[in-house]
Amino acid sequence: MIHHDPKIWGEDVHAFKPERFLDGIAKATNNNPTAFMPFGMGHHICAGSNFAINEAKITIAMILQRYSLTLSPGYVHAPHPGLTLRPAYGIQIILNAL
Ligand code: HEM
Repeated sequence: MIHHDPKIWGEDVHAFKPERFLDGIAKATNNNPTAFMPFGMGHHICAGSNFAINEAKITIAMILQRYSLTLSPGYVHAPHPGLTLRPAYGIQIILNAL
């Protein structure tokens, strides 16, 4: 149920809407600190969370400096819940050099 509760995220809970976080995590979760924990919580919270977030930011920035991205027409939207939510058939992206 974590990250999938419509009472927290709204009826469009399963839609990919990164703009939910535009005004920060506290606002997106109605100030509910246990509603969003992609790196776990407590004593065993992910030891690599800061590294992972920085790595993701640097990687995304480097890609966006060089390419524009469009979703391939062949993409099939099929979120698959596991430990993390994953696209069942991958995400086919077309990269156009800027
Ligand atoms: C987006 C990337 C990542 C996500 C979403 C993620 C998520 C998680 C989650 C959910 C846990 C379990 C926390 C718990 O049991 O409450 C965990 C544990 C852990 N993660 Fe990550 N992780 C990521 C990247 C990394 C990286 C890059 C490293 C190391 C460089 C790392 C090292 C660890 C370690 C060592 C633990 C075990 C912590 C413990 O049991 O004390 N993780 N991670």
